[in-house]
Amino acid sequence: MATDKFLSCDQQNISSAFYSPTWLRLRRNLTYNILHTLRIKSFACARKWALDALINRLKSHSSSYEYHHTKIREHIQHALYSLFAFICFGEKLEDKKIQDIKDLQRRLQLSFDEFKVLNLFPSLGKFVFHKRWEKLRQLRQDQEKLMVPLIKARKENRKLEEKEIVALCSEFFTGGIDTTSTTLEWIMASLVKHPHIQDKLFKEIKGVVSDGEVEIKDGDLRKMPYLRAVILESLRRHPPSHFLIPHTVTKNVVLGGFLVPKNSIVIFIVVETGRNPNVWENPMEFKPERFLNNGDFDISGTKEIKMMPFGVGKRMCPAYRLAMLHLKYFVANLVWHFNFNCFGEGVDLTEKHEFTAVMQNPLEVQIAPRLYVQ
Ligand code: HEM
Repeated sequence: MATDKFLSCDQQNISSAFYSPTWLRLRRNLTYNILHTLRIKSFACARKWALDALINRLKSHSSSYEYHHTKIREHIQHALYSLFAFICFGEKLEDKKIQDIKDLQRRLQLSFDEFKVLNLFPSLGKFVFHKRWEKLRQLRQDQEKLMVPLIKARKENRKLEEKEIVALCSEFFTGGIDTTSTTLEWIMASLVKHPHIQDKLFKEIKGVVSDGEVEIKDGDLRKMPYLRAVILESLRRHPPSHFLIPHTVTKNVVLGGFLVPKNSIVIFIVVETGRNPNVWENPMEFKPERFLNNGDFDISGTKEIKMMPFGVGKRMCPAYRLAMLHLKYFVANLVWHFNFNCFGEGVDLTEKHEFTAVMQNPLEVQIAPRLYVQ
């Protein structure tokens, strides 16, 4: 599919129920600006804080040299909520506050399907689907109650209205956490299912990092092509979003001989693109090596579109670089600190659709600390 077909599309998402098209355009620019600043600031200390919390939680499930088992989804999610709360509010929040934010965001995200209809006819939908509109409004009020005090504490440096900042924070929590934590769980599942790949990754890390190092930082991550290949292969094989946000065609487009009329809604199927046997050899096989012989694989789809876990074109995920950094950081540090093994009957790759496409049976692992780190 040619990229220009993407360029003639625009997105429709739940925020349209709240905001005018002008504000939505502004919000996109704001998100870009904030993400640009984030990349520059890098938030290394936020990442380290979240990683420490994750490692401590996992350590409590593994004593010195013995194996213990745990489901890792809960721990990964907690770490990512800690990281994003730090990014949004600029401080290390206590566990209870992080749990409150998580509970609220989960309630919101798991109700998204119910709210989609409001977006189809924004002004009429509020009356016709009054109860759903009230539920959505209540959730936003709960968000404001929880986040405004945190924002007030930081407000002196910012020029936006508090309610606008709540919307942006919500955008970050909603867009950034489930996608990243689900991807992390799938990556760890593949590393547990294929111990030789975990070993190869560990060897790569060991070749770059000195023994006894407690944290692998950005500079080192850039020297690990196999790590990047593992992450890309997981995003191809298990993209957390199976579909893009619905797009609207802004002009008549002929695609494969069919006319897609202006204003029709188009759903792009991400998962099929990455598993297309005409493009990928043995697509269901987990084989990071396919990304090693590929030069610097272009995930943004600028030159060609072979997969699109972050979307493609002008509406692609504005945070894909930040997301790749988070994924590399957590995977490398986890594998550096612990050996992850299969627990019970093996890794079940069945998918289930929640807000993202998660593992139907959460990954349960045996973990043991590696000897290289104290
Ligand atoms: C593995 C991690 C991630 C994946 C796979 C992912 C994937 C996506 C996809 C597929 C879209 C829709 C693109 C389209 O419809 O064309 C999207 C949009 C978006 N993502 Fe991400 N994302 C990830 C991480 C993040 C993070 C960390 C943030 C924020 C910090 C974020 C913020 C957003 C926002 C704000 C949008 C909506 C953009 C718009 O309205 O145009 N995402 N993402």
